[in-house]
Amino acid sequence: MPRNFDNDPPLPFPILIGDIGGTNARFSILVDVYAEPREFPIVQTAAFKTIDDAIQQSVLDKTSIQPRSAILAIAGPINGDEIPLTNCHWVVRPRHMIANLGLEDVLVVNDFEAQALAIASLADEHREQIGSAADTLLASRVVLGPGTGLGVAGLVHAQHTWFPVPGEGGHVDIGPRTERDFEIFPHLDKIEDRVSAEEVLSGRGLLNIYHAVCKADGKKPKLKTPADVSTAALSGDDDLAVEAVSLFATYLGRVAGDVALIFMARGGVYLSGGISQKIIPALHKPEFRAAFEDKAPHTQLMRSIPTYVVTHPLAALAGLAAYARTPSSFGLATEGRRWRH
Ligand SMILES: Nc1ncnc2c1ncn2[C@@H]1O[C@H](COP(=O)(O)OP(=O)(O)OP(=O)(O)O)[C@@H](O)[C@H]1O
Repeated sequence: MPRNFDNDPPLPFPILIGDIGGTNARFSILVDVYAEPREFPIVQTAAFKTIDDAIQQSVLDKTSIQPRSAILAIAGPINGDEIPLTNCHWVVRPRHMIANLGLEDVLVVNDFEAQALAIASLADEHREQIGSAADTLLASRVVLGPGTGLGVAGLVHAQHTWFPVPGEGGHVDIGPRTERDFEIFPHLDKIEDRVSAEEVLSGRGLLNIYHAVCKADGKKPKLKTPADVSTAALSGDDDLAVEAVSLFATYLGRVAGDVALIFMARGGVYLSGGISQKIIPALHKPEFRAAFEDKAPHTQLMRSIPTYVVTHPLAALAGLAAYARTPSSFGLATEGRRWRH
């Protein structure tokens, strides 16, 4: 039987749900356990001085529903009563929110924990399969999201319960493997002399690979942004961009395979973040799955693990809503991250 591991009472409805990124913040309200979440237009974090202003003006002023509690996913570590966000000037102050926004109960979680909650129950229409491995097992899963950075989380399935495991998996090392890698890697930008996964598997990472390919071939880089590189690659207009995206897919497969091995993620690997959805045709080419499966002595195991791109436009919100509805299905740790009136 599912059980509530820390004996916390569920958050009281209506529940305000928020996914706060570096650039955008997305909010919805879950009125009760059965209703579909009521969504609000996405807001730019730069347009509001504080998160409380954003919630007041873009949510509370637009509805007669007064949320009693809130669950917020943020990019950054959650320590203490003042939580600064990574890549954004907002500071989350749950005690202020309780005092100023009429809330009784505020829970703050990590953004990739929310992605992990989401992949527990994504419908087929909200995921695109890469490769053909069958989705037959209710077993642990992992999510990797290349975007501004590289977020990674596990979703361990045990005791009929999903346990999200956020971590800093985006900062693992990645090394050269093929002959071409050995030509490219010396030209990659490094962080303190090492190539971390995020240095290649993020927006700036894609640009990093593109520049390294140009340098390795003695060519002058013409493309300026990660979107320029993926667009030129998908249209086939620029050979250097085509190779950069092909290497991106290879490195993503390599790291995704490593994370799958660590978590024994027989239940599947999910790709989220701003970039995966934009390069789906490149992920369907052989490189991604080939690198993913290339894990001797576990090639057979890797062939059996399904891989997906998350296509849900608001996956983190959906994950938080799933938790808010049935917290007992999830072993979400709330110690030090929940504030009550
Ligand atoms: N078409 C594209 N191809 C490749 N990279 C892209 C494309 N569009 C955006 N990017 C890159 O994706 C990154 C942004 O990713 P993402 O949207 O996941 O960011 P985020 O910080 O999580 O966003 P948010 O603040 O909205 O939560 C940036 O580095 C951007 O340059």
